[in-house]
Amino acid sequence: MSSPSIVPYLLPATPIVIVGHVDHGKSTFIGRLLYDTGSLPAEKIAQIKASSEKRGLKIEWSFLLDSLQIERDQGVTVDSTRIPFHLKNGREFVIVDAPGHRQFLRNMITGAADADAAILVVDASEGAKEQTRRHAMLLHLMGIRHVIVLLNKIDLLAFDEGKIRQAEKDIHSLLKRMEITPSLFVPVSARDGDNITVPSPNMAWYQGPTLVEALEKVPSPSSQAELPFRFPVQDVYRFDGTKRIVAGRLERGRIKVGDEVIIGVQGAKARIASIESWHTAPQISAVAGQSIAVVLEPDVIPERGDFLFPPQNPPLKAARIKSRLFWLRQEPLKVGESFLLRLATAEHHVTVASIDSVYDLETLTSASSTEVPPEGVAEITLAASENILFDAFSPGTTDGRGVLVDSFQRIVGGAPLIGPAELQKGEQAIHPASSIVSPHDRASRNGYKAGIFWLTGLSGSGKSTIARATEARLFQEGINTLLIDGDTLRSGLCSDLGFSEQDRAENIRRAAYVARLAAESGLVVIVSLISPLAVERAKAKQIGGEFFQDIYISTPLSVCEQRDPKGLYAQARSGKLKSFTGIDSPYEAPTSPSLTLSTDGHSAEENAQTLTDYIIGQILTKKQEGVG
Ligand SMILES: Nc1ncnc2c1ncn2[C@@H]1O[C@H](COP(=O)(O)OS(=O)(=O)O)[C@@H](OP(=O)(O)O)[C@H]1O
Ligand SMILES: Nc1ncnc2c1ncn2[C@@H]1O[C@H](COP(=O)(O)OP(=O)(O)O)[C@@H](O)[C@H]1O
Repeated sequence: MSSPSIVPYLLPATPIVIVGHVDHGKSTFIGRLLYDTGSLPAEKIAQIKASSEKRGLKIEWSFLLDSLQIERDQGVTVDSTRIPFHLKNGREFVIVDAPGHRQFLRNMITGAADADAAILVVDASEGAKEQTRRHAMLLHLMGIRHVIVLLNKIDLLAFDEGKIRQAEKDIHSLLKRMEITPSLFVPVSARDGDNITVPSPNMAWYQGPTLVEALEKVPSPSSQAELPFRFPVQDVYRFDGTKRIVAGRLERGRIKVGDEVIIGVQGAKARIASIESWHTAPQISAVAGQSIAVVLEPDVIPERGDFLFPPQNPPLKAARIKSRLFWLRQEPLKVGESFLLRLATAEHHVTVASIDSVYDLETLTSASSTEVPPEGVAEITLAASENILFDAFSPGTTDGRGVLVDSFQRIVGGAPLIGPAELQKGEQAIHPASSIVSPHDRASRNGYKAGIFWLTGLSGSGKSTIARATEARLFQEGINTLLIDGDTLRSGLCSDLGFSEQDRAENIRRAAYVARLAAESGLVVIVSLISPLAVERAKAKQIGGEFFQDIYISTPLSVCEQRDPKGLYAQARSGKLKSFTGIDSPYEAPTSPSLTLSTDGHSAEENAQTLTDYIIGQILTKKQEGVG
């Protein structure tokens, strides 16, 4: 009988990111490298030679990437952004090509690149350009530790030592500002092959490594097998009607039968009773990278998203987490927005508690800001309603590789987790728990999208009359609504407030938050508040976010005063009522509202019908656009 053996750990290929400013020779370099390392099939080489000749060119290596792209478009190759090659010594690499800024971010975020090494291609005759800086900064922010600078096109500098050394010095000082210390500089001519696999015959003065020798020095991916084990639970099955099987991929380390494990945040203890396999005999051990199924003893019940780890090496545990953010959404990110944080097999509800700093990829500086711009990079603090188990992000591993997902299941950003966030002095420990039911779920079931329709206008302009009549019509259409009226609000939630500028601002703020909560629970909210100042309405709009629309009830002051339904204008004119809007307190009409309703010359019924039609158009149009 053969004794059970320890499963060997096979080192994966080393992923290496290749970036560079447009026209600095990245594609030519990749083609040349694959050719010189013997990684191209003969027919591919013939194809490139033929298309080069056809255009009267010597040999144009950049055609290789074009042809891979075409094959990818046709579904022939799997992915032109991941190209395998190997060195003569057998060492394997995977090139992660990052054609543009957005693709670069996507590749890094979605885990296509679990790289810890990069080649930065710079045209030695041009020096660093805009994308050189941006890419270098992104490499730094991703934490990539091993950067080789490829000084390309040295033939254009006539292989001159002085000029090449100067180019190297310039790049060095640029990278130093980003705290990047390049591992090596290699001067090459990618087109002609100088210093790619063989030393250049044109520069006797150069004693440094060729590019291939530089690649040999790139550290192998850290051995995940030697780290404490991490086993995120993917699924739990019942087997034989009795045994419960916990399945998943062992992300790091080794486990063996008999090992003690801790399960999830609650910390229940168990032992590995067996390691099952579907097609082979049960194993006694498993190693990082394997998909396995284990039986626990006692039969505790973990859930998908739980995490198994050794008692002596637990992961970090925090409900507030500092994270770097690579933001992909086309709209800016603001504090208070909620997302799902996807982390291995787990999903946690998180809210952006603060935006701590935003990087400027042009000036290579960071500054505090209230929002993260589209495709920006920032440091943020995420707050969850429960503790999250995680390991701090480390490039080249799956540790801490968080991804933010919005309520429509779209990936909106990569969020490598840095560590627990300390509460700042004076900061409140708030961990908002957003609903599990998404706006999308509600819209699908209701058949319409929620919204906030904010009516602003002078006292007596007709806000309440129109709002009430509109609500009645929407109700008839089967639409659930909430009416928030100034007078009503002021008799309860806001009974502590008067009509000073400060009190009105507070009144509007409260109304906006109540409206937001109601809209988030799927209601169509009609707010009727004088809300006289543009600045306060802008704040309400920010609180209401995508739900918010402002509707101007336009009635001349003289008409309102003539109507004077509550006799308030008369009292204001006689001086009995102070700070009355339009008399001795300002009203700023909105300059570009979503809709204006003119009441002078239109009946209240007509206005209510116009508003009803508008609202229905908005909430149903949005549905047809793919919300519902
Ligand atoms: N000084 C003064 N100025 C304006 N309005 C006054 C004032 N005193 C009492 N009222 C009554 O309060 C209603 C307006 O409250 P709002 O909450 O809509 O006002 S605000 O948005 O906070 O400015 C307003 O209701 P509407 O007439 O429906 O607008 C009045 O009934
Ligand atoms: N087209 C109209 N739209 C709304 N109200 C109108 C219109 N024409 C006349 N009115 C009258 O104007 C008054 C408006 O009062 P109200 O709705 O309480 O205004 P607000 O809430 O803006 O203070 C009511 O008496 C209403 O009957």
